[in-house]
Amino acid sequence: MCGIVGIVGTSPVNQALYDGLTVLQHRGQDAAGIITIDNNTFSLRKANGLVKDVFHTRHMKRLQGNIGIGHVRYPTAGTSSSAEAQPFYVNSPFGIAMAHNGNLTNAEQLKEQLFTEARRHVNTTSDSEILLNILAHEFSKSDKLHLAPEDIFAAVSEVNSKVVGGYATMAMIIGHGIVAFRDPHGIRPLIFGKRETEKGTEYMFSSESVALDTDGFEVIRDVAPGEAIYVTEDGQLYSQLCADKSVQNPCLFEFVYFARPDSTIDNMSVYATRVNMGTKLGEKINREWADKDIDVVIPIPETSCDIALEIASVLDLPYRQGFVKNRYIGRTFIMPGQELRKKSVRRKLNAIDREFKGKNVLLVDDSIVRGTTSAQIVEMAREAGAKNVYFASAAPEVRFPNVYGIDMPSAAELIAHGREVEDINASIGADGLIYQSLDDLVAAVAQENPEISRFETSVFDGNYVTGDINQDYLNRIDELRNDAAKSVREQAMSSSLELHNQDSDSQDD
Ligand SMILES: O=P(O)(O)OC[C@H]1O[C@H](OP(=O)(O)OP(=O)(O)O)[C@H](O)[C@@H]1O
Ligand SMILES: NC(=O)CC[C@H](N)C(=O)O
Ligand SMILES: [Mg+2]
Repeated sequence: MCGIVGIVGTSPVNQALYDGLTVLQHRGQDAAGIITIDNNTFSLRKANGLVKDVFHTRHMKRLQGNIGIGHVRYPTAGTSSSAEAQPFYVNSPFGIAMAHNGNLTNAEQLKEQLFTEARRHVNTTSDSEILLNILAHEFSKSDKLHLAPEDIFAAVSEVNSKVVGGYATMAMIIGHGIVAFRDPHGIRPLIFGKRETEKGTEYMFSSESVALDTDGFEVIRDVAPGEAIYVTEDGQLYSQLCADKSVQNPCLFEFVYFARPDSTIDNMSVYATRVNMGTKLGEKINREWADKDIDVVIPIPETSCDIALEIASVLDLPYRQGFVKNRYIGRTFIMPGQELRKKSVRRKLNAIDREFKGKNVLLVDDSIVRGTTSAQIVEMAREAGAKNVYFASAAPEVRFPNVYGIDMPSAAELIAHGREVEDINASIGADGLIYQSLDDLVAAVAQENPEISRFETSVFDGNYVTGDINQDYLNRIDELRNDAAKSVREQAMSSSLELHNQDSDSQDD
């Protein structure tokens, strides 16, 4: 689930892009990049690592210009090689750079078409490089030296008619500006805002509103599904719906886990949806677990804290932060590879014994995906002296792969795949396990925006909103991207040279 930002400003944008990326870091910890335009020339810095490690003062000084885009990456296609860090760039037509959050489901066909129809070569295994080339090919169909807003929108419409999957993206075009667009189902989030300056209005796009807040931009609204917003280099804003059919099916998992609680997505406060999740789950616990003598509610930091606090209030029980989170360890779920994820849980969380000793504890998490966290946490609670360890998950059983930008390609790696609650409970070693129902989860989120009639819920129910996913497809991505296949590919990649700024680090350092 990557994070993207873009600014068309009236003064240098490097610092604001950097600050925006730091508050989107929770969406991608593997790589970061910023590209700006100054004097009709791109300046790019991208590398593997966290924002604070990728950009040093010398890089920031070189990222000059009043317009730029940035990206933090959590890979869902290709590899985690720094050659696949974003933004991507093509030199024709005009010079275009792109930052993309999401995942295309017809990337293979598009890559083939790019070669046969446009003689375009895609050098990496990233779907985002394909998306950029599809857009570039559409732009190149016009023989104009400068594209008008209607030409830009016509190209985005063509892209939307060819590309399938989840994408919230922005393209920055030399001599033009930034065009931001969102897939016709609005699966991935994208919002924009403005800031008034003495020299005129500045515009900013972001995956989440938190980056607009941090940079002092006032939210205008979310980009609508299938809509494109084009802001020219001199700050003129144009918008148009670029899809024949568009519906709003935002990803439910953004609210459960991905987004920050202080963001709003499609007019829904993420925090409010999490509190609602706590209310619903608390009520279910009251209904179904009257026999369990719970002493205390303990969250599994960090994402579940708001949910657990509300559960404690519904159950009228004390809420205690029994686990301390090491603030220097990132999110474990979006780390690459199961070994690293597993090791990181204990590095990240440590129990305070006195909150557990002799007590019946209710541990609350937002979700159980591979079961990496829950199995170890139950063990830690027991080691800390808990009498009985009960476990509640604010999301229902995660049973199906995700194909729209969450790296869960393999059903077999999901702890709930093909299993019922009792069985899952046994494998995490708890004395009782309760899941939120899907209806309750949907209601908890929809309560904040009743206009949304359907969410993207595939990881829970196997229904994929784009309608192009069948078992053959799922088998293929499983084969390509399961943990074992990924580690073989990563090793192969590490022995090959990259095309972009290979070794630039060692020269600069
Ligand atoms: O069942 P699993 O495969 O372990 O995945 C689910 C866990 O991973 C996430 O936490 P993470 O550490 O990524 O981030 P957080 O600090 O925001 O909770 C999520 O909040 C769950 O705790
Ligand atoms: N998480 C994402 O949005 C990933 C974007 C893109 N598919 C990549 O792998 O780089
Ligand atoms: Mg967590």
